[in-house]
Amino acid sequence: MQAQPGEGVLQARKGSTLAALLAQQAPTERVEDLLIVFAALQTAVKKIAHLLSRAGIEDLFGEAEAAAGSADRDKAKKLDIVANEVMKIALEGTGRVSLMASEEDDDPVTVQSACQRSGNSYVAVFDPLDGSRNIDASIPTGTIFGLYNSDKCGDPSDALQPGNKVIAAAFALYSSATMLVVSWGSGVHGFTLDTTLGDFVLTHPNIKIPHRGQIYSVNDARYFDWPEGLRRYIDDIRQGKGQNPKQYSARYICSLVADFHRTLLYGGVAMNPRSHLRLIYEANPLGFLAEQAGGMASDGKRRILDIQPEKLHQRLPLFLGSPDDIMELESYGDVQQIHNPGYTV
Ligand SMILES: O=P(O)(O)OC[C@H]1O[C@](O)(COP(=O)(O)O)[C@@H](O)[C@@H]1O
Repeated sequence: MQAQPGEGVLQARKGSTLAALLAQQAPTERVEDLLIVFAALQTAVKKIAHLLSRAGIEDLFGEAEAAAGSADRDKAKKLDIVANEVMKIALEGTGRVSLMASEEDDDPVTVQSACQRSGNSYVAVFDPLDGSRNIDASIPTGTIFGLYNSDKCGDPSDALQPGNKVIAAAFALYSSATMLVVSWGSGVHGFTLDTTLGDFVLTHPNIKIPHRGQIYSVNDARYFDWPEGLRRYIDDIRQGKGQNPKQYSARYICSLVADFHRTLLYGGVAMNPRSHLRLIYEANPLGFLAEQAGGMASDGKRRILDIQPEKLHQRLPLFLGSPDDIMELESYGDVQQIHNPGYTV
């Protein structure tokens, strides 16, 4: 019988370090590699958390000087650029990551040195700073990270793997506490940065999303641009006329990581129905984590992890959450917002 996510995690004791849990749970053939990659990720997250906490003091708020943006990418903030460098320096230094695909780079970056050594190499995909429009108001932001085996060491097409090939994923949440929520295929575990120790300690072992929640998370100023099915769904759950006879509450931080983290813990559904969020480095890592926690990730019609990416910065509608809520939402049929005028706020 195949192991289920979260099985074999009896040793996941609160207070453990990330390295200790990873060493117990990760597949033997890649435990050493994962230890090195996750050590680098932890260092990068600590640096980004530190930079965020000093952004107002160090003049790191606002847009980057040459913030060009493109049809595929939004205009970058100063901290988007800095966080991207922090991530790339950390991952390059592992010697294990041969390809890095980031929201902040037009193309994937090849690391030749990782291809020259013998042994496994990996593709890292990441959004270094998600929710960056919130930075200047000190509202929670996050980092999203996914890891794949590399089949074609350093070849940019290696970044176009479907989410069902993810071998590990994580997000960092920069909020009242800095958290790192991870999965290497043995369930989902949440670590909190203990600033007195400078280390991430296990505070949320084996996170399971509730089967159903009572919270929906969406930018509902867009209500009049939504399709009929999505309007009906939201109208129903607001009034307690959905499958759950309770009235739902709304929460929307407008930081995908923060909205997803709350949904993991409390249940319900976090969504962006327009084609805005990115498949490769946002939807796939979070979709992997959602499923590892017993939840679902959908574009409104299909399982996110089964979508074959066609280009690096591909966007899509995204619905993440409790299985009963996502299945109910999908049953309304017409939930993807096709009309997307490109909102400036
Ligand atoms: O404008 P919308 O449709 O509410 O989208 C907001 C979403 O965009 C994001 O800010 C992602 O965009 P960035 O990756 O460019 O920061 C999410 O964090 C948030 O959930």
